[in-house]
Amino acid sequence: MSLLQVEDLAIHFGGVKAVDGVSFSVEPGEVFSIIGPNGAGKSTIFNLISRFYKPTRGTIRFDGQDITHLSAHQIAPLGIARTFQNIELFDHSTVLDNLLMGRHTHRSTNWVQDMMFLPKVRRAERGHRQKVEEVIEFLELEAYRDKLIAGLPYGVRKVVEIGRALAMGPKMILLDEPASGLSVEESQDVAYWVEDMRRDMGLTVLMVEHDMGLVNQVSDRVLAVANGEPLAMGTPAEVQADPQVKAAYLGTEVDA
Ligand SMILES: Nc1ncnc2c1ncn2[C@@H]1O[C@H](COP(=O)(O)OP(=O)(O)OP(=O)(O)O)[C@@H](O)[C@H]1O
Repeated sequence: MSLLQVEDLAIHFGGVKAVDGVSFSVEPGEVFSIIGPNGAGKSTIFNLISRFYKPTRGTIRFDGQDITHLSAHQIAPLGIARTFQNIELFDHSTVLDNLLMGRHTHRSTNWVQDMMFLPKVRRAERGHRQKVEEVIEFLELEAYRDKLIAGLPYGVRKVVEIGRALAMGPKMILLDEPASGLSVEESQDVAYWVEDMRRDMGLTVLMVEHDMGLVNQVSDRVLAVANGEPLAMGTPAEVQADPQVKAAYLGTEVDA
């Protein structure tokens, strides 16, 4: 069974059809990328899946459950985590604290138990720390653990943002342009991490990305969209060979 099933998804902002008639499924353990020119509707598809936007039409099913009408805070505990195109971290907190905040979806204690620091709270806290330390090791963030986000280079902040999503322990991670603004070397690191997320963590990855080198390297399948509508779906090579995709990218580099 597919982990994510999106059917006939649409959202219209006044007269703008930001997304219209988009359907696709993502299989467990798959790396699935959405590509398209600027303003094609890619981030809007992410905002619909992560429930920041309400669709005008269509359904979204995750892990066998209809999530179309759930709120954003209800879907994180189901196992969907995301990153944002414009990094959304707490600038005046440390890397460690930002990653621990990613664990909040797993809180099973209440504030009275927290105040009394009961054994259940201590156990939960230890579990959260352990998960966060695993993420720090996985993303090689040891040197930055106690540093404030505000003082970190852009590339490191992007990695911390991925870390915050991973700390949630999701089944599926949504990466919104993980390579934007990164150097070639840093983008290559992202490619390795995406491959490791799938292999070592068993994660399913849904990615929006302009960097076709990264898309080609890590994606099993690609969906190309333009003007909110689906153009083609298939392997990276199939999609790039599609005449409609070529036309939509006229003047834009598709071949990496
Ligand atoms: N909240 C909103 N209100 C009105 N229009 C919106 C809103 N969000 C997105 N749009 C419009 O929907 C269209 C798709 O935007 P979207 O940001 O999803 O494109 P994108 O493919 O992610 O582009 P980029 O690659 O530049 O990030 C654009 O025309 C945009 O102006």
